[in-house]
Amino acid sequence: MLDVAVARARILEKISPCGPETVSLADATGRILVEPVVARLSNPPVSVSAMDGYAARTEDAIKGAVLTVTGEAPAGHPTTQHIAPGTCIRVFTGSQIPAGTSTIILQENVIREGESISLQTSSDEQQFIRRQGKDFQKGQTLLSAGKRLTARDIGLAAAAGYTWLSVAQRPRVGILSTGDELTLPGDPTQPDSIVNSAAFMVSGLLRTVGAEPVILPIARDNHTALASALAHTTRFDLFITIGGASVGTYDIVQDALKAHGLSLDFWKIAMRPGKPLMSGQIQGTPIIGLPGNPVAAMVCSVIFVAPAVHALMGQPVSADIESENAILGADVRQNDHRQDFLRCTLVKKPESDLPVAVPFDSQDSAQLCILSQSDALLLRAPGAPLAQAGTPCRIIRLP
Ligand SMILES: Nc1nc2c(c(=O)[nH]1)N[C@H]1C(S)=C(S)[C@@H](COP(=O)(O)OP(=O)(O)OC[C@H]3O[C@@H](n4cnc5c(N)ncnc54)[C@H](O)[C@@H]3O)O[C@H]1N2
Ligand code: MOO
Repeated sequence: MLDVAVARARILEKISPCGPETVSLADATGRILVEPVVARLSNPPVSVSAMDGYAARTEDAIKGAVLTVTGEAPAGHPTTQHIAPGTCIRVFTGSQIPAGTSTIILQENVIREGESISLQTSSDEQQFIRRQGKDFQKGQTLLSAGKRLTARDIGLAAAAGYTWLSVAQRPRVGILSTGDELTLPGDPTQPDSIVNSAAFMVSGLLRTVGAEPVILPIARDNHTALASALAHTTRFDLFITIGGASVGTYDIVQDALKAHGLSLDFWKIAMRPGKPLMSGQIQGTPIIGLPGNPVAAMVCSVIFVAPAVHALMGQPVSADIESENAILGADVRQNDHRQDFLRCTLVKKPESDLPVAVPFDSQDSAQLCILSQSDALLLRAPGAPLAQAGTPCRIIRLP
């Protein structure tokens, strides 16, 4: 059985990025930027007033002074007038400041009578002036390639003069569930029916990491059904099967994939849950065969499928699993030869910065309730000795 990091490396090394596409700003949130955003405009484009008030010369803006209002410059309607000594120009938040302005007098700090204002306080040099380019300058790199775009980034790109952005294509991922006992959520059930929870869970994870999942019709446990389902594999950037990966008489997915041209890279990993995971390619399309137990399918998706999607979007991914420090919240026994991913909750204790990871007593890979309640996977390396509560451990937070 293969080591987890070796298996990850072997999956990742076979993946080529899908390439870029151009999307409108409105569709770009959550996407991976492929080309940097370099400001095409400065922000603000010109120096503007930050308040409603009067543009003036600082030397005139003295408490007790009376200034003549010589004009008005609303936002979007700049004036060509200069500020002459003893005068001011009415401005508003966002107004381009008139030539000669060195301070903005706040509206609340004056008494206006007709075309003159008397100042109740003095104003400081440059007060309430937003200088041209204070936020960013034309030509400045604002967002780097590889960044996952937030709504805030979209606002920044819009202000910088962009309408379209070059982003990584969303990998299209086909999900084929197999099994005579499976039904779709909402379909009529037999007494022994199992609802296809795994496909929807894996699909949800795929969406979270930026892929476009396609849930295919369930394939029954026979070669004819599987053969017709597998006809679609190469339409996808990644093809996932769920179930039929183990050694039972009806676990025929691998045979069906081979009959369809699968070049098998590996089958079986030294991990729990997830042992029967399989990986290969059909005509260049990467195939990952997930175990049917839904918790195993999800854990394998977090460990192998999500990184594969990142790689398809051109993001750097390490073969080693990214984990973080935590404190063990219960004694755990010595591990055997398989890497364990124990479902656990994380508890915050006031005396420590690190979360305390408390594994569930039951680690059955069919228990969706426990999976749903879990915050993280507690890592136990192959052969790890007995570990006591209070000692350091490593965890992976669940998405
Ligand atoms: N003799 C052995 N038996 C098993 C072994 C083994 O090494 N020797 N491995 C066990 C492990 S580990 C796992 S995991 C499972 C995986 O088996 P398969 O991938 O062949 O999955 P199935 O047999 O098709 O199903 C297992 C289980 O999961 C349910 N299932 C399947 N698909 C779904 C789905 N889409 N949504 C929800 N539930 C699903 C299915 O009804 C079964 O109950 O094999 C062990 N056995
Ligand atoms: O992958 Mo299995 O879930 O180890 O039982």
